[in-house]
Amino acid sequence: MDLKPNHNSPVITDPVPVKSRFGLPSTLMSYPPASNGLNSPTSILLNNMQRRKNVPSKLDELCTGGWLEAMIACSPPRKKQTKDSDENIEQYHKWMMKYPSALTSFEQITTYARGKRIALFLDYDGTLSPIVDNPENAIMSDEMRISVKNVAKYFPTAIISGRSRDKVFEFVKLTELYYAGSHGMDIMGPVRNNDTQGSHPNSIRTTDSQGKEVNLFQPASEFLPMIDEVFRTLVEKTKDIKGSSVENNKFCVSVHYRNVAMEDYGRVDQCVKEVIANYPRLRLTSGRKVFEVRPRIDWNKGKAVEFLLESLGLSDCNDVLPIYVGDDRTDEDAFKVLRERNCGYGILVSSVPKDTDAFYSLKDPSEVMEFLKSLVKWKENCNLEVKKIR
Ligand SMILES: O=P(O)(O)OC[C@H]1O[C@H](O[C@H]2O[C@H](CO)[C@@H](O)[C@H](O)[C@H]2O)[C@H](O)[C@@H](O)[C@@H]1O
Repeated sequence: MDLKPNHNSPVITDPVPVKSRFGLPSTLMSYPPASNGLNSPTSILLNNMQRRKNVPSKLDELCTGGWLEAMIACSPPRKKQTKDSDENIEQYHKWMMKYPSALTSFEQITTYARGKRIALFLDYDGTLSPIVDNPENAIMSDEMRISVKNVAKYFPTAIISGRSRDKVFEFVKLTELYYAGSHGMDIMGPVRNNDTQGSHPNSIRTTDSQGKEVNLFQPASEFLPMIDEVFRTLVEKTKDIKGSSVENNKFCVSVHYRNVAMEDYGRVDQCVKEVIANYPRLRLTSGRKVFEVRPRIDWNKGKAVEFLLESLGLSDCNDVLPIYVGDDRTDEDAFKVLRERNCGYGILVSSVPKDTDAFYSLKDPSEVMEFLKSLVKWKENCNLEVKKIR
């Protein structure tokens, strides 16, 4: 199901603030004042922000211009990695002091969550499934699926992915979740009785595969033909670069170089730049050994989190604790939104030090699974306590 391109779409040019362009409720854009609580998201964040300045970020380099250099720097030769491993471990432990494990800080998190509803936002690749060479093989384990299913019984849960919404649903296969594909540019969320979003040009009410009424929000619908064209051009242009692959994520295109020899990185870089030069309405971002070509609109995973919180009736920070778990640069938009709202926790999945706006960290998808299981256990204990009191 797609929205028809809307040529009067308000989401094409960047300068106009999203609030006025979308006509979304003002709560979407308002940020509550900072709390004075010692363990509040803000106090932890302020500490983190002061400390994080020391952590160099290869990904930041990508954004400031040195694309090719950063591609190479992100791929150190194996020999060097081994030699540096003790040093790397030490650096990681130092970094962990700034971004503590969400597992060892679990009590702190749940103390803050008491009396609030947790809303869970989960990235897919590198968070629910381990990073693998072939994107088609990024399968989620059954144990992880059961963990996500269980957590969704207690907390509203959404998957927010760079993949197309259909693709990520194919991997996750859980109908009880909400899904936002294409970095949040394709959201299938709930319909609220009193909402006006269903009548927005970028949003329609429809039914999902189960026949349930849902709200489909596609702020970049008019870019579909352009994205298709760019996808085909990139496939053609990169066809001779061994190991490269191009993935159509519906409202964005991924150009993968994970399996490309380092000496060919420059060719990938050049192809992508040449193609995108013809499309001023598209922009380039980067992920884990991937370039992402996307519409130049003011929309990202952070906006998608706000949109979903609003749609779910969960935008009141006094009652709700959003938790976002992700591993990639595009997840930083969501971490940032939680920081700016002074509401909720970002959890970065990483086994190496990274510059981040998250509060906590988890090493890899297996720790993510452990965290989800802990949330379920905690909630069940809370429910038992409530029963005993009654
Ligand atoms: O937002 P996400 O769900 O994390 O999606 C981001 C990109 O993830 C996928 O690529 C990454 O994972 C692949 C499989 O492990 C890996 O081969 C690749 O190197 C990673 O960049 C996906 O294929 C992309 O389309 C997404 O944009």
